[in-house]
Amino acid sequence: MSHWLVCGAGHWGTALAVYLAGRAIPTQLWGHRREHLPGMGGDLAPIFPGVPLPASLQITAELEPALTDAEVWLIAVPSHALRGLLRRLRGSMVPSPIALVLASKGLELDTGARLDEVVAEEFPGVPLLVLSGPSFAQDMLAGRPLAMTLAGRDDDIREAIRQRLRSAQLRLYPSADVAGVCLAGAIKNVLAIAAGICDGLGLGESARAALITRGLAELQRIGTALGGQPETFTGLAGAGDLILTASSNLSRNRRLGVALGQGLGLEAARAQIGEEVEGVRSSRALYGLALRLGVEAPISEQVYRVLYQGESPQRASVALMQRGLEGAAPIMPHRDMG
Ligand SMILES: NC(=O)c1ccc[n+]([C@@H]2O[C@H](COP(=O)([O-])OP(=O)(O)OC[C@H]3O[C@@H](n4cnc5c(N)ncnc54)[C@H](O)[C@@H]3O)[C@@H](O)[C@H]2O)c1
Ligand SMILES: O=P(O)(O)OC[C@H](O)CO
Repeated sequence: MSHWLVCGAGHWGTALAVYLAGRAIPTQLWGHRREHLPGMGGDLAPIFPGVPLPASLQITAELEPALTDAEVWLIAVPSHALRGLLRRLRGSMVPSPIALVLASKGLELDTGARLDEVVAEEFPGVPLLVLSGPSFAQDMLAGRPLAMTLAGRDDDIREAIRQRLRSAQLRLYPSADVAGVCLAGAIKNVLAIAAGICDGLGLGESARAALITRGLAELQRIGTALGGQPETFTGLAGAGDLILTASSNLSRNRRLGVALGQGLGLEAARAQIGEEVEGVRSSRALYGLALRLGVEAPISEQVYRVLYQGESPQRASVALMQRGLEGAAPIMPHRDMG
């Protein structure tokens, strides 16, 4: 019998696999390190200790057997592991899936490529869908309501997968803007680090609201320059995910920023969180892209300087407050306003 294969047994992959299994979709979850796999002791420890392992969910560290009869691949590995995983999947010589659903967020560090571009390079012709939007693994696992975007260029395949995935818990809005949805998920992580720094410095809730609003303008500016549609950045995958990540302490990106604002160094802050913080790598790639395109990206630039150039969070905040207004474009300018 065919099944869905979830690749990446961290928090997100595990939550997605539990969700799929709960929807009566035959599901296997693959993780690359046997010793880190959830579900080996009857519950989902070490990822979600105390949460029972669903009887119908198979968890494995063996990729090749899990690929046999896998009709959909759902990818939830960290962005830095994506290309390597895709090459491994390609090398396995199994038939291509009906669809590859990308649930990771980030940019490829060395190339600055969007993750959909990485998939297209490694698997040209495989129908790609991107699942993104405000969604903590913990909320999905707890059965709380989520609304997300499912992007894909093939209407029929996107609708077929949307029907399989949607439920009373998960509302899925279709989009054709694959590039924009990928970019939004990557850029919002960098902006969430900025919001965390702002709170770590104790600058107050008014400052955080201003940062999120200007962050949204920056997200839209960079995102459209890189090929996304403006409306994507004000939707769930853009504004929705930015608001969640910049304001909730469940966000690893935001928590890293808080730790930096409170005076911790980057490596100490990363170690304190102990999970993937995608915005750290994406910040480097994003800064390079913004420079190359000549796009005004003041918040992303200050995050980059704090992470990689030893800039102090205090000085970064002063720099944002005192910069000129030349590049400060409004959000979604009305056509008549020019
Ligand atoms: N956690 C969430 O709520 C959430 C929600 C939406 C999207 N995401 C995205 O999902 C992706 C994964 O995040 P996460 O929360 O699961 O991170 P995590 O830190 O919980 O887990 C990362 C997992 O990736 C595995 N891994 C590392 N290198 C690997 C490799 N080379 N091959 C295979 N697996 C490898 C690790 O063993 C670990 O299990 C990120 O891009 C993140 O932005 C996370
Ligand atoms: O914990 P974060 O900061 O990686 O955010 C998780 C998700 O991307 C939220 O939608």
